[in-house]
Amino acid sequence: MITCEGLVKIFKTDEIEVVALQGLNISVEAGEMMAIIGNSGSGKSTMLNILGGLDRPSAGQVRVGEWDLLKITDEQLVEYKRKTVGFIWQNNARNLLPYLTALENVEMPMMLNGKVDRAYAKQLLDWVGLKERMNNKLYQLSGGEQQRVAIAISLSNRPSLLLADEPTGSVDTQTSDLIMDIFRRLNKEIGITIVIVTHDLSLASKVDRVVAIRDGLTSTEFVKRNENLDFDAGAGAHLKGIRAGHEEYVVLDRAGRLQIPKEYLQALQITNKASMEFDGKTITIKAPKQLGGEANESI
Ligand SMILES: Nc1ncnc2c1ncn2[C@@H]1O[C@H](COP(=O)(O)OP(=O)(O)OP(=O)(O)O)[C@@H](O)[C@H]1O
Repeated sequence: MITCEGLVKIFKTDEIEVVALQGLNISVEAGEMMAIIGNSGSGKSTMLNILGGLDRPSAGQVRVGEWDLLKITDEQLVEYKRKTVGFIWQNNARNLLPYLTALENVEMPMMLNGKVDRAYAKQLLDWVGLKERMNNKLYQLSGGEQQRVAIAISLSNRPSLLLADEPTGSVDTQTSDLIMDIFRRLNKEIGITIVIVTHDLSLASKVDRVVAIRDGLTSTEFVKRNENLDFDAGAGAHLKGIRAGHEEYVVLDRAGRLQIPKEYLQALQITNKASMEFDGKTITIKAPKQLGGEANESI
């Protein structure tokens, strides 16, 4: 469904150039529900905005289904956004219309596209658990309920890909769980591909695969080991939480390049060079041999 190869995004302002994505590689299968994690500034939102057609890539390859997002024309981009992707942000509620009902809010994008399907709008509100509240005005709903209306809206044009940027960022844990359960249900029932960007590691247990981004590059991938395993990484928990339930892999690009975590490099005082050995089974990366002495620590 999604293939990014060597994806680069450079933001240029008068004084500075920021390389937000430095050649990112990522692929997502159709029907997958996965998360992208990374620290603030690692390039998560930039990537999602490119996939959502809200921003243009600078270089590299990025394909979503039949679309090549590097070559797509402005007109095609409008069609892509309308037909292929649904987008959810952290604070969607502010884009909703408070004096319309939940149902009218879901029907609004359908109306803009020239075809209102009331039965489907109702079905969507049922899927997000708001069947009983569909005739309430938006302002009569709680923040979490409004976020669920936003999920229904994002699906109103039957997209095949749902992109969610910190969808649980401003709700409590219970609502966060509910939203993740809704995503899972939608993923199973309508087969929609879901990509969630988050820095909340506790969401990792709810998805099939987690890809970690570091400094605009894909660094590590975690694939769920056991479908039924659930854990709560909790506030402040580190990758240890994900490791408990997922198999961890380092990601290589086509040319065989990999990103070594900064902390490993620092621990061995490796800066711009390392020595690498292969004994037929294991690849060992070591600090470069010092003149007159031998480094004996390895990664
Ligand atoms: N429009 C822009 N102009 C200039 N620089 C930008 C722009 N958008 C993002 N950046 C820069 O690109 C880098 C990646 O930003 P991005 O928002 O993708 O990170 P993120 O991982 O989503 O972070 P957060 O979790 O804080 O949202 C950052 O250094 C950011 O300052």
